[in-house]
Amino acid sequence: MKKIGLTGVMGAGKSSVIAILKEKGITVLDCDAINAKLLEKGEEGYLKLIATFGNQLLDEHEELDKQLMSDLIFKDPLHKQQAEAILHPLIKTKIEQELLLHVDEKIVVVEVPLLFEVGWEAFFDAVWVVACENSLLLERLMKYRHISQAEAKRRLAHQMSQEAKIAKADVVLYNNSNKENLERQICDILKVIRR
Ligand SMILES: CC(C)(COP(=O)(O)OP(=O)(O)OC[C@H]1O[C@@H](n2cnc3c(N)ncnc32)[C@H](O)[C@@H]1O)[C@@H](O)C(=O)NCCC(=O)NCCS
Ligand SMILES: Nc1ncnc2c1ncn2[C@@H]1O[C@H](COP(=O)(O)OP(=O)(O)OP(=O)(O)O)[C@@H](O)[C@H]1O
Repeated sequence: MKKIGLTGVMGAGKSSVIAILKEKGITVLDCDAINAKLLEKGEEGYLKLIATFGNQLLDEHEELDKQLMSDLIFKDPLHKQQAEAILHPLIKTKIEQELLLHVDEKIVVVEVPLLFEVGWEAFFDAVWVVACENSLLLERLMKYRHISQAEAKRRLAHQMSQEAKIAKADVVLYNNSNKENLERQICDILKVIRR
């Protein structure tokens, strides 16, 4: 099994690449989804976060409030570091467990939005970066995510730049055109891997 790490900044097109990979029958694991599961009431991530940060992150149903957690971690670098130190090892263990279920498959792709930021390069056989022109990225974030340009820039500032990610990539998928163009690039790289 070849383990491919798929990354790229918010809005670059990871979901679009994943949709194409899934159409081709390739298994894709999703770190944000794994994290979301860990944050559910009573789960390991939830319990550890509450032990560190107390009840300030909970809503009236004692569920973890994502907005409160975003405010906590994105406004204070120390809190971000503490939350990541709790969640990242848990996410990695879950990925390792899920990968074991797919060892017979030729390729498994793992979507890790913060792959370089958390230093998971060595875990993968190759890292693919999805990228698009910065002006197009802001346009898409404003249009489809309904956030202002200032908010998009603020969120992107918490991630490594596209230029830095491209420099570290084994493969770059450029999402500056349409789905057909992206699919062609994916087919080309899959051909090389399957050879
Ligand atoms: C902040 C939280 C509660 C927001 O949850 P929400 O459901 O609104 O968003 P979701 O988890 O789908 O993340 C959306 C995007 O936010 C960005 N993001 C998430 N966590 C971080 C982080 N620690 N640093 C920078 N960007 C981040 C990523 O681009 C991610 O794809 C959640 O993302 C979280 O618990 N983050 C900390 C864990 C983490 O680092 N996850 C990323 C694993 S690679
Ligand atoms: N080639 C394209 N042409 C037009 N719109 C696109 C294209 N690729 C992606 N988009 C749109 O841009 C937005 C961001 O794309 P996508 O959701 O694939 O990014 P992402 O990297 O998964 O983002 P996130 O990390 O925030 O989940 C989506 O609303 C998507 O429909």
